[in-house]
Amino acid sequence: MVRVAIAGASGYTGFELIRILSQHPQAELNMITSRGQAGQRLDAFYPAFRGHCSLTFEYPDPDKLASEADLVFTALPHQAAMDLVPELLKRNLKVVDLSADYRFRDAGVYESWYQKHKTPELLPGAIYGLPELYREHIKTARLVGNPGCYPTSIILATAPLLSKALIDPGTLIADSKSGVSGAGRGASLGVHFCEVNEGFKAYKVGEHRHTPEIEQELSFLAGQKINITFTPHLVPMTRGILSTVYSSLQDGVTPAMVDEAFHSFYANAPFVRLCGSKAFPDTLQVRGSNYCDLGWRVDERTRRVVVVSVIDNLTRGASGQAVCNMNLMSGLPEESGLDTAPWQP
Ligand SMILES: NC(=O)C1=CN([C@@H]2O[C@H](COP(=O)(O)OP(=O)(O)OC[C@H]3O[C@@H](n4cnc5c(N)ncnc54)[C@H](OP(=O)(O)O)[C@@H]3O)[C@@H](O)[C@H]2O)C=CC1
Ligand SMILES: CC(=O)N[C@@H](CCC(=O)OP(=O)(O)O)C(=O)O
Repeated sequence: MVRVAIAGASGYTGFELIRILSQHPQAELNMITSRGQAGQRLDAFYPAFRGHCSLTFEYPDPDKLASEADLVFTALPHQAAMDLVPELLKRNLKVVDLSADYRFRDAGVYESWYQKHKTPELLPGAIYGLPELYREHIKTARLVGNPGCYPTSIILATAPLLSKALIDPGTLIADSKSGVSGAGRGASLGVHFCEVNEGFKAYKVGEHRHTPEIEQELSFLAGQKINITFTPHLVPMTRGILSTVYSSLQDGVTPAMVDEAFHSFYANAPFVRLCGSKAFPDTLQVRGSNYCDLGWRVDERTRRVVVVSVIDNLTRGASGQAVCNMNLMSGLPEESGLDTAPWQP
């Protein structure tokens, strides 16, 4: 059994971690933290857990976390994570951090989009937690920077095309739509029911902080610096992300070559399901699961390939992927605790 704890368990990704871990056959969830809810029983705060988890929220004390767990999920906002993560590593704990604080190889890039990094010396040892790209590195990692939700959907849609050099990397455009839970549980005007219901809007156009994260990984795959046009949208649904990714094909690339690239790249990826070149996935078909479903089409008229990628932002885009990383870091099967069918409808 892997002994685990969650710091920041009262938020949405914390809830999703508890949901998955309380049914995981090889994980023992021993401690959950929240500053605001310390002393409160989980099943009083989230009645959904009645009969499933009898833990009480505690204050995020690193010594207590070290006595209760071998691995800690930090489901905290950016900046708060980099205060706690170094304390956990000093106490010999493994960490899967759900914030952006340990996703970047270059502290300068992080600092130009977020804020000053307090522990840049930890970045070279942190592994970007996308199993389809870094499975072997994750297995020996002590610190994993769990990917952002939009980057997960976009990188998985693009990786086969870039790794086989089938597209012109300068032509990438990603148009993404997210459910409102992507903004977390903290109330703000932008996610107020009346501001979101029955509407559909683009936001942070040309300036979303997931842009450099996507570019970091796509540049690594392509072996050259890539810039992408990324436009996020907010849609009035609770969970899910759908990304449509466009790029121009290199001369001579055929639809069969595109099909082959997807099938060979994901031949051993249990959480990527290929819908093929004529079927396009829906966010409902991955809801509550760790799957990323992909559909694509070559448009011969424009010589572009269009890829549609869907994930559940709270599961594959955050907590499911984090548990997958825990499995790999702990020598467990990648699918352990995650091999459940989605919830559709
Ligand atoms: N929502 C999503 O779809 C995704 C979220 N993420 C990332 O995961 C992390 C958690 O997100 P989410 O669960 O949505 O966020 P929430 O706002 O829903 O929850 C945040 C949690 O962190 C705790 N917290 C807040 N501020 C601090 C602080 N300064 N120090 C310590 N604890 C703090 C909160 O409890 P308390 O204040 O009581 O301590 C709460 O438990 C974030 O970094 C987010 O960017 C990544 C991918 C997708
Ligand atoms: C709908 C919505 O607001 N989504 C969030 C997604 C960010 C997120 O949760 O990811 P990080 O961990 O990288 O911050 C946003 O656009 O900021």
